[in-house]
Amino acid sequence: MIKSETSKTKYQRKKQTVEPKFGQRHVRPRKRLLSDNYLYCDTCQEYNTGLCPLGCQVYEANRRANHAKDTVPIGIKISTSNISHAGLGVFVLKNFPKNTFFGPYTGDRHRSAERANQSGYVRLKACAWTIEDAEGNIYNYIDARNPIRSNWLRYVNCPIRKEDENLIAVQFNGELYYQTKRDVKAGEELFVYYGEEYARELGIDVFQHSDESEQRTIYPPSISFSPSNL
Ligand SMILES: C[S@@+](CC[C@H](N)C(=O)[O-])C[C@H]1O[C@@H](n2cnc3c(N)ncnc32)[C@H](O)[C@@H]1O
Repeated sequence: MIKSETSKTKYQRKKQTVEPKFGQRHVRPRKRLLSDNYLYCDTCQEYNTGLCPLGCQVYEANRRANHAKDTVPIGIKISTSNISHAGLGVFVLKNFPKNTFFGPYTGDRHRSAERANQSGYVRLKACAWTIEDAEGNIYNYIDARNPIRSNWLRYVNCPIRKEDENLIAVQFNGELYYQTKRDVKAGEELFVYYGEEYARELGIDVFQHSDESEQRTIYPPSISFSPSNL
């Protein structure tokens, strides 16, 4: 899950230098902001310094618990994935509307790739996400290998079909959240795309991901899983 230099360069090129003022109305941009202090509401087409004040977005907090499996919010369970050989996955027991935010994704925070690598994350093929600064430099790796120091989001798998993708990863205020990109119906498994490199590693056909979701990921857009390049 740690981002490759190539993808970073690609997205750095796309960045925009304008930062919206609170409450300022924007057409959804194709380019990026230089800040992760804002969340975009695609209903109002507006940036806010938190959830949309008009109630278009919902937040489902992690439950406090001593093990990742027990941190699921009400209406969510961890069970064997629908994808064979993928291990555990996350299922919803009730409907969740589009624009529900889950998280933040927790784990051990490492400042360097070397340190993240030492943690054994790569060897175990578990998942970490990168957190970036405004220049697109990675300043943290969130390593969810240890289930005592991480939470249920570590069990979300990567979709094998585009239509199954129902979450996107969004960085906000230095934390990572999973946001529903559409209404999710009771019984569905949750899936977030890990990024091209990791998807290839898992042997998943890389589908055309995300014009839409990248635009809805405020900044940085290109957080991706890539355990192999640490
Ligand atoms: C973030 S963890 C997801 C939780 C994991 N399924 C578990 O039981 O702990 C990522 C790992 O799940 C598995 N996985 C996720 N998506 C997969 C997929 N589409 N196909 C096969 N394995 C997958 C891989 O082993 C991957 O390294």
